[in-house]
Amino acid sequence: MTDTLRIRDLDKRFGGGRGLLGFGKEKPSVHAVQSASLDVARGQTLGIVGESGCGKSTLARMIVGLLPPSAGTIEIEGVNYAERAGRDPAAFGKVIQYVFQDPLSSLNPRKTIRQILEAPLKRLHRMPAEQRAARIAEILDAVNLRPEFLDRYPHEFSGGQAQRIGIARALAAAPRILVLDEPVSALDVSVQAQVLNLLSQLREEFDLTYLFISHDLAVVEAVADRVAVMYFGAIVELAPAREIFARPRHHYTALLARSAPVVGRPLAAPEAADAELPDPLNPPPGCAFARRCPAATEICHRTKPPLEDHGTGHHAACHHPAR
Ligand SMILES: Nc1ncnc2c1ncn2[C@@H]1O[C@H](COP(=O)(O)OP(=O)(O)OP(=O)(O)O)[C@@H](O)[C@H]1O
Repeated sequence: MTDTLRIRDLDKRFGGGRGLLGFGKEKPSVHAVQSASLDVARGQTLGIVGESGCGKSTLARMIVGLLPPSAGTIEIEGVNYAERAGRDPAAFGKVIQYVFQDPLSSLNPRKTIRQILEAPLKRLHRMPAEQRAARIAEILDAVNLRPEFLDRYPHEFSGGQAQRIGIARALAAAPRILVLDEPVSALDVSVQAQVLNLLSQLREEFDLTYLFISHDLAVVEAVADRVAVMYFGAIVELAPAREIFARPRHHYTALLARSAPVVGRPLAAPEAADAELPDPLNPPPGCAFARRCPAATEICHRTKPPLEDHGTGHHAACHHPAR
C-alpha cells in the first residue's frame, strides 16, 4: 500500500528568541510538537488522540499548511509541501483540506451556502461558472443536503447540517486528504453517529485519506485504522487501532484505555486530576510521562525514549513497554 501522507520530524516551537533587536534575555519557548513522524496509507484513517494541550491541533495546522513548521517535512504523494507552506497555499489546498471542530464559526455568516461552496472551485480550480453549478450539486448530494439549502445562510442550519456544509466545502477542493479536527465533538451524540457514517461513506466514494483528531477515545476507536497517541507534544504510541487499545505498550495509553471509553466523554486519564502535566516552559529531560508512570525507573527521568517498533508496526516511546 502506498503512503499518501508521510511526515518526518515535524517540529513546532512557539515563542523564544531575544526580542526585536536580538538583545536581552532569551524568552521562554513552548515545544508544542516534538519531532513527529507518521505515515498514512492511501484510503486509510489515522486517528490522533490525546488530552487537551498535547499538540494535536498544532500538528494538524502544520500538516494543512495553516502554520509553518519550525522543522521537518510533510510529503503528500511524494511532494514535500512543508517547503511550500505560506508561499503556495493553493498547492496545499488542492491536495489537503481541514474540517474544523465548530462548524458554525468556521463558515462565513455573510455568505450563502452556494457562495461558500463556490469559493474553492473558483480560487483553487478556476472552474468556469457553468461547471461550478454541476459540481456543487454533486457535492451537496454526496453530503445528503437538499439543493434548496444553497441560497440560505449558515445560521439557518443545525450543528449537524452545518458540519455537513463544512465537509462539503472541504470536498469542493477535490483534495486527496482530509484533516478532521474534532469533527463531531461539538455535536449531539445522536448526530455524531450520522456524521461519522457519512465520513466513512465519503472516504470510499472519493478515495480519500483521513487524519482524524479527537480527544474522544471511543470515537477514534470506531473510525481509525491506525492510531497515534500524543502526550505533551510527542507521539508516544502508534499502532493498528484494534491493537493499541487491546494491547497498549505505552503506560500512558494503558491508563487511557483503562478509563473505559464512553462516546462523548472527554479524554482524560483517571489519575490526571491529581497528577499535573509537566511545565511546558520547563520540560523534564526524560520521558514526560515518567512522574505519572507506574513502571518508571531512573532512566525514564533522565533519558527521553525514542519511538521504536516493538513488533509488526506497533511503535511505542517507552523504556519499559508493557507486554
Ligand atoms: N499560537 C500559540 N502560541 C503559543 N503557544 C501555543 C500556541 N498554540 C498552541 N500553543 C501551545 O502549544 C501546546 C499545544 O497546543 P494545541 O492547541 O496544539 O493542543 P491540543 O492538543 O490541540 O489541545 P486542545 O484539544 O485543547 O485544542 C499548548 O501548550 C499550547 O498552549
